[in-house]
Amino acid sequence: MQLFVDQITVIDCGVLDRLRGLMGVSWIVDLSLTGEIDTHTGMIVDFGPVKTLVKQRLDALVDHRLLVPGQATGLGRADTDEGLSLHFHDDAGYRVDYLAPADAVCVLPTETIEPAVVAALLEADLRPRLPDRVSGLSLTLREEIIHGAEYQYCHGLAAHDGNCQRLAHGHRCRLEIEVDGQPSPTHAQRWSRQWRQVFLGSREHLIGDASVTRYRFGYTAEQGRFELELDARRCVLLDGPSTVENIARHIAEQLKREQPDRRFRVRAFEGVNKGAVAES
Ligand SMILES: Nc1nc2c(c(=O)[nH]1)N=C([C@H](O)[C@H](O)COP(=O)(O)OP(=O)(O)OP(=O)(O)O)CN2
Repeated sequence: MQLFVDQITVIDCGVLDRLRGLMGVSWIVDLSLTGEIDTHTGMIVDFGPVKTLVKQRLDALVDHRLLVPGQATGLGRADTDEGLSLHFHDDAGYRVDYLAPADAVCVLPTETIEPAVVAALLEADLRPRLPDRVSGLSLTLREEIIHGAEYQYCHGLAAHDGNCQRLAHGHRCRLEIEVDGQPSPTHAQRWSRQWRQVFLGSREHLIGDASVTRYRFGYTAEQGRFELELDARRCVLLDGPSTVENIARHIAEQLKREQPDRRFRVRAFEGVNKGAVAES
């Protein structure tokens, strides 16, 4: 007999990817369990505690972390007094440098980070924690199907009191834009192309002598010191924290500057099924 829980949670994290460098992803997680029915309760296991356990472990192990391919040739890493220091060269020649508390990173013993590899890691962690009645467990990590425009980014919210303060976590999101009350896929697709895979940094977190070609962002948050340096062409600078409210507002204001006579409504998502609306 099988039990399933579709979309038990969403993993929002950063990934160091050979082809795309620093990448933000949102993976929807589906759970499937096998086991025998208990004749007394009529259940294999109660959904409630299983959902709590799975979400807790996924949050602890991978959610809002930067997932790092530990066997990638382009990777260098060192433990320092301030945390884990990473250097990553992707195949296009771009370099990312990241300093963060060890808990903000998850290094996997692989050359690339694939959803199936992450699922296998999580399954191995969860199996011994489940009641004996459960004989099998499987997780599927999948991307949301987005028919229209989407954008993908990494960021960190220094003032967030949870794991969103981690500077290199990310999301993959829908984007909807209306112009004068009508959906405009053309406008949305333009932003989608511009923000295919970007780092959204707050101007106030730029540190050091930022050259024109590389930006370095840094702050000390509740969990420790975070610093990220990457190619300026892969960054967008925002005024204020890179919350989804400010992202929607940034897009709406930029559109208004370009076409002052038109009315815009921007519906920006942060990961799956949540976001903000800004009008200009
Ligand atoms: N009003 C806002 N609240 C939060 C924002 C935001 O932009 N505006 N952003 C964040 C973080 O960036 C975070 O990455 C959001 O991820 P989320 O999965 O929602 O956070 P949780 O893990 O706490 O939620 P779960 O339901 O447990 O997945 C936070 N808040």
